[in-house]
Amino acid sequence: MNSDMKLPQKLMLLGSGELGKEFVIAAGRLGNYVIAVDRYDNAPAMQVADCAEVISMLSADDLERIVDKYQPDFIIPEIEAIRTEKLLEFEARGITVIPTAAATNYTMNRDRIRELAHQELGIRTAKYGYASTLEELIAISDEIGFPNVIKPVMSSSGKGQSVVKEKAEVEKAWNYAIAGSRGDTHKVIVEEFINFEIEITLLTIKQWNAPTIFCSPIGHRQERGDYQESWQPAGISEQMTAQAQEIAKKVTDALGGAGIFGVEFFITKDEVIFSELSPRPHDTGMVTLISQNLNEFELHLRAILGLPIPHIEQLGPSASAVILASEKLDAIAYIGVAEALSEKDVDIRLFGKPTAHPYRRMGVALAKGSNIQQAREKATTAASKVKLTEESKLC
Ligand SMILES: Nc1ncnc2c1ncn2[C@@H]1O[C@H](COP(=O)(O)OP(=O)(O)OP(=O)(O)O)[C@@H](O)[C@H]1O
Ligand SMILES: NCC(=O)N[C@@H]1O[C@H](COP(=O)([O-])[O-])[C@@H](O)[C@H]1O
Ligand SMILES: [Mg+2]
Repeated sequence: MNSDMKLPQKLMLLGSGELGKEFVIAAGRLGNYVIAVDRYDNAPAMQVADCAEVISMLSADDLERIVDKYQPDFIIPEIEAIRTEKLLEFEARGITVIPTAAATNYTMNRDRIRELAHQELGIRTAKYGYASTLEELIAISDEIGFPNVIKPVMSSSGKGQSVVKEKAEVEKAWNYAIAGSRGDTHKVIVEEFINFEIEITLLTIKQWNAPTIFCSPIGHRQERGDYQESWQPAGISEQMTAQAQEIAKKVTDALGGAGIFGVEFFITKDEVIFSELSPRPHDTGMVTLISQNLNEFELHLRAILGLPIPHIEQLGPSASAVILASEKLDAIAYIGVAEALSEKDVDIRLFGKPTAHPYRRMGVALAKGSNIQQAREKATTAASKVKLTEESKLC
């Protein structure tokens, strides 16, 4: 990759949620041209991009049509559910796919990246197995033992995921996994339940012409398999951090390319256990919108464009807490924002998703504090002040 690339570049973003929106803002600040793509109109990133396209990203024909129309320099996936075979084709035609087309193919489903990490690279993961029918799931659950965690191989943000305490619950978990599975696969993964002390995301920045660098680990708390709060620094030992960095480097080297990766680990009393990774900014990494001199979106952009990252500064104890919808709404207004912002060192992002349904992530509160506990309390309190209400459509 040319280390003095001319700007602007034409970037096609596949997936236009909250993570894409902040990425588009970072890209736009350096004058780049962004085409935001998603399955529905007026998605968050579309609101700040130069152009928008609504397509099925699982359709090879739809992808072909828009790539042909815009001829982007870069294709930047923002979600997993993409017809990744098509990305291999685009890459072969000279378009740069981030981090690489093969990497998006590896990480689209949980099974391929798990095989790469565990079988090929010998990295410690939770014990696991797969099933494609209820009978197979019952058998493999018995083998892994209880409690275990059952997830569709293709899903994210905890969709279709359950913790199963005993055999009698397996059928319910199977039905839930199939209902929550994205795309056209009906395969599920069963994992040993890891009783971790803390789980972390290690944001890992892989560069074209410079060494891999890391952000300070981010601690997080999840419910229903979905992120609720995150904080940085995570407060884990230097030795555990070094172990996580070594594993993250190994996996991201095997995937290749450039960009930021959110590498997830379970930290037990004496082990660092690899869980999964996103070859793109991570939801728990939204804390970097307040906690670092360069946030994860700016880092992703710089890594993609081969721009230098001379220094990543952690700005002190910081936290994020999500603002979730509690009901179905077709047009949304927010109340309580003024109260949320009345506290020092608190900020709010509202993503502008056009509709809401229970547990949909609609915004995030960000805070700095004199210690992690205070930062978490400030972020959680601010998030709780913001409420959704039905609004007549603005336009
Ligand atoms: N084997 C496990 N043992 C204990 N907890 C687990 C296990 N697998 C998942 N979890 C819990 O569920 C959360 C979500 O799991 P995972 O990251 O695999 O799902 P996901 O749907 O890919 O989420 P995301 O897209 O938000 O990263 C984890 O962060 C963790 O809190
Ligand atoms: N854990 C992955 C993650 O956080 N992805 C983020 O959520 C959006 C989808 O939101 P939606 O389901 O509310 O449309 C994605 O587009 C991405 O920004
Ligand atoms: Mg995860």
